[in-house]
Amino acid sequence: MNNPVRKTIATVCLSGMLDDKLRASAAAGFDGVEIFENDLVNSHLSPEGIRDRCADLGLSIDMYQPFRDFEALPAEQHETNLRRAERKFDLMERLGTDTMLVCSTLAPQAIDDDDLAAEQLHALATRAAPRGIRVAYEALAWGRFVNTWEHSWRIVHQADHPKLGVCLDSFHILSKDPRPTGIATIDPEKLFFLQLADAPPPDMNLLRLSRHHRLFPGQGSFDLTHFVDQVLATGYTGPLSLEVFNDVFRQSDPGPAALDAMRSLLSLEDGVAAHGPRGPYRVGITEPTPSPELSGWAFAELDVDERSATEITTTLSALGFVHTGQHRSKPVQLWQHGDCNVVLNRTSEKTSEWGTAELAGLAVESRAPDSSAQRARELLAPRLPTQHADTEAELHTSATPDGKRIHFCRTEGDDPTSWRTDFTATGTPPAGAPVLVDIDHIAVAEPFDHFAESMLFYRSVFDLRPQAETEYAAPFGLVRSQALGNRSGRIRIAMHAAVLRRGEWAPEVPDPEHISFGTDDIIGAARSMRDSGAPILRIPENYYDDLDARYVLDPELLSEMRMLNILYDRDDHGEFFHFCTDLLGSRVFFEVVQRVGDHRGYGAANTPVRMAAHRQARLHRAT
Ligand SMILES: O=C(O)c1ccc(O)c(O)c1
Ligand SMILES: [Mg+2]
Repeated sequence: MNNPVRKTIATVCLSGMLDDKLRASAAAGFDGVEIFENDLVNSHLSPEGIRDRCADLGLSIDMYQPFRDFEALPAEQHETNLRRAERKFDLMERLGTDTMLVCSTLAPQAIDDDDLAAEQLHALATRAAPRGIRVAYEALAWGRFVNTWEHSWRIVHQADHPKLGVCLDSFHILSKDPRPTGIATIDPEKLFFLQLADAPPPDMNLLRLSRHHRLFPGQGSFDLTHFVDQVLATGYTGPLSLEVFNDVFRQSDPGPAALDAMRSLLSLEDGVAAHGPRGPYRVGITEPTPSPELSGWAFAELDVDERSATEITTTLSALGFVHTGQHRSKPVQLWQHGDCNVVLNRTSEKTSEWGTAELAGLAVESRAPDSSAQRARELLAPRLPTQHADTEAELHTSATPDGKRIHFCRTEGDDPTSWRTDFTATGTPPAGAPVLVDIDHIAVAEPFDHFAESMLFYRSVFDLRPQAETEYAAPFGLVRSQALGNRSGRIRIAMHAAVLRRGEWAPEVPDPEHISFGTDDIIGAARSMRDSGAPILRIPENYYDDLDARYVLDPELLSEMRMLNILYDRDDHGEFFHFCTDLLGSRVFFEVVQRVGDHRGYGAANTPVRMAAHRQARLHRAT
């Protein structure tokens, strides 16, 4: 069995003082760190102190970085550079680290001369060698002359010194070429270090993208699975090291940020194991428990207070739901319509102006709930203690990064471990075909700072694939939306968050979240629900005039949609019809949707009008 691949993180990824970063890295389970120069310079700990601190925490120091503007400079500048390097080698000896990162030059005096670059790097490696230090040369995507990994490789090859190799950084490589070839043929003896970062699509200036918007693997647009497979296929045995410069992470509590980082590496290894290996690798990669097939939503759980409970149960009744169960030991109700299950939980003590109503739990059907829960734990989902009486089902419950409960269930008629057995029957669903079929999707709002983290969490724990990402201009700022779904399409999550941190002008209420129920007859559903008194959200006339301009719709259908407040979207795969309830309590609403054909969207194009309508309804009610 090969040794497991080491996982390391650059201190620049995390917020705080050096000690905060080291503690967070160790607590998240990293094996080592890259020490970023500024973190050391700013620290009151001596290099020996840092070395001891890392040793106490069980962290190795895998690299010191970055050493800049070294190669291809005029002779007198080269002498000064060698002196500067010697001082850094002294420091590295005190730190106890053996690898120095040199990034390709940006110096204005530098000369476009590969022979000179190779010669000077050879001189540097010659000085490093007696101290047992290696030099890893990295091509920055915006390097003055050397800005591709192939170019850095040619120079290293030409310099031909055993203590000189390359550092590959996925950002610099994949931001220029999404599927680089040739990496798998690199001599692993010369591949000294591997830095990993993801990023949004590289359609802006690369320096700016790199310094502000890098992401942890799995949070952006790069195919890091393929990339890491290529690198490991060379026989590389060094660490997988995260180097992520990100404005949000730099301000975030380093504890959770380091866990997010570790989850990204575990999930990346999972992907490599599942899609590769084209190996053979010379290191072992972690393989989390595979995700059992998730066959749908078991239920959605809302935390409610007395006030919102009344509003929500009235609405559920009008949507054709029946209160079918009462929990045996807790103030928890089950409401059902077709295969849609909504659980209302009155145990929370939160209060708010409009009455508390929060999407607090997502319950998924798993073929093997204990394997799903095991996978969630391996991917560092915090486990929530569940309080249940001895006779009640033990739910396999984890938590999302923002504290929602996740339950893995296996609901089968007479399964004694089913969550349903915890409810005593209080009613039966009406006979006949239900209007609502199942939960189509659940839409979660993420705080701006946690979008990437939550997206990776859902993606990895539920083994979902990212779908469309869109941005739209809503009344109180731009909103980004990202949908995720599993292979069968039975589990769909639509996430949304502000594109920028919200200003003070925006309403205080956080963005609402919703549960979306699927129907095969949107018109019939809207009509019967309206007639039962459901609080259907009123959509402005202007919207329908605009729809009429954008699409050639059957006039009769359009007029029904107008009358019933049904929203509409369309793509190459089919159509999407939906209507919403008013906001219920502080921040949730229900939605009913019909997909026609193979439409895969979520009505994102209509979100601004929906948000404005919700705002309007609130203003109207407040007066
Ligand atoms: O942006 C930079 O300066 C920088 C420094 C060191 C790196 O390893 C890197 O990828 C970028
Ligand atoms: Mg780098």
